[in-house]
Amino acid sequence: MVLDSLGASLKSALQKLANAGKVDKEVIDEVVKDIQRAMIQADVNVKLVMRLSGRIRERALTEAPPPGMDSREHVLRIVYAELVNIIGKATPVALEPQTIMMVGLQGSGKTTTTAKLARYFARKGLKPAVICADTYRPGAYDQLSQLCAKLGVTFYGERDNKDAVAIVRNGLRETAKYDVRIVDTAGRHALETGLIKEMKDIAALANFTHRFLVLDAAIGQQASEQAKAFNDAVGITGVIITKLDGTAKGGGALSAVSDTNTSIAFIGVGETPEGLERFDPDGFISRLLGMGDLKALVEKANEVLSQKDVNVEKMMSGRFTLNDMYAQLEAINKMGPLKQIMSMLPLGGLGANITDDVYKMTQDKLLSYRIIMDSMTEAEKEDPKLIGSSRIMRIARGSGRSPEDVRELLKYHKMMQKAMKGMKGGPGRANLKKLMKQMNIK
Ligand SMILES: Nc1nc2c(ncn2[C@@H]2O[C@H](COP(=O)(O)OP(=O)(O)OP(=O)(O)O)[C@@H](O)[C@H]2O)c(=O)[nH]1
Repeated sequence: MVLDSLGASLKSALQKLANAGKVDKEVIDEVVKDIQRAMIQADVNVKLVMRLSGRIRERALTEAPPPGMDSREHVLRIVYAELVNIIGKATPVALEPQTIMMVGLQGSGKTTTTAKLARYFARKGLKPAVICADTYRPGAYDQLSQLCAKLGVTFYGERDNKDAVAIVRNGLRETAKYDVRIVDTAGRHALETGLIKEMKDIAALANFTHRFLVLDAAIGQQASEQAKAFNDAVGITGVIITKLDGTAKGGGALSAVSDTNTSIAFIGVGETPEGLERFDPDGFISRLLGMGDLKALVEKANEVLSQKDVNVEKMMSGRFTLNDMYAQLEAINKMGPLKQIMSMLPLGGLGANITDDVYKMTQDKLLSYRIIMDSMTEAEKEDPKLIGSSRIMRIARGSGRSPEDVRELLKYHKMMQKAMKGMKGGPGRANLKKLMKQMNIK
């Protein structure tokens, strides 16, 4: 993933700075060269790399550190500030009624992102509706209507109508009462004139607050050309870069944003509906440099914790009951894959060695666990060690599940408990404490 590999090479460049006996011209030149290499490997446009590294070098050599800051910190801050500067400010997205048009190439992740975006606004308390104007790709209608159904988002589409412009006109009328209306247009190759005309006609139907271009992070150097074509056709107000979790080459898309003078509104960091984040240049670069994006994590955690009482302190104390496990699984389920959350933590993470399997938990499994737990006594849930084979048989009978299902739940609990113990006293405990404080977890 771009954050991993670009981040790792940038970190190793900065490590040189940290290890150097003194920060002189030679060290700065070496660090700047490493940064250039790292960015070019991540597919960042060469011109952009040169501009960036030129600025870093010049400032590092000519500006004196402010009082109280040593020259190492000073150079690190310059690198940080220039990286933030080059990706620019995030596209402002107001939390108020608006219309949004989504455009992008086929397979860029447009349809998935449309649903994610609807979820984003719904979570912020606005009422979203989605309009499917993709009459081009067979299956687009079903894909989007199913995604919306899963999220409980209103969907408008006309399965057998091939006239995308008419569908959007009808759709906007039918959804007039909704706060945020998002139109998903057909994916296209930038040079297909028919589809470009359709996109322009749709754009002319309403005064869209946003016309978001969805760009696949893996697209590489062609990104700029495509972004320009879309910008010329409908005037892009912001870019959403998808699949940043799955590529080492996000630099092409980042360069396109800089080349077309637009900005990034959101980033896609996973396939699930939760895998969308508001773009935050500071947070993004902090994460890249291994400083951890606490802001994104805190925002995400707050969303979940406001609904669910997860007692982290109790869990960390080693008292990890079945009830705790259930509450935690439900919360994690809401937060999205744990891996994604871990990647937001400061360098070093929590010091826990948690495999993906431990957290791969489906809604069905949760329900099944709930049913099994309903047949346990409170004492058993608080202290699962009490549950021997005869109790397993009783619980299985009571819940209508097999004894294997009950054993699986108990095994799972043991695994989780072990993972929790791994966290306890690990190198990241102080980090976690700090995090909990920030997140208001008592
Ligand atoms: N890993 C990852 N996958 C993503 C992300 N966003 C979208 N995808 C996946 O990318 C694939 C293509 O996404 P779609 O939404 O179907 O693509 P599309 O751009 O709507 O396609 P057209 O309708 O043909 O234009 C799907 O398998 C998505 O699950 C992301 O942020 N991360």
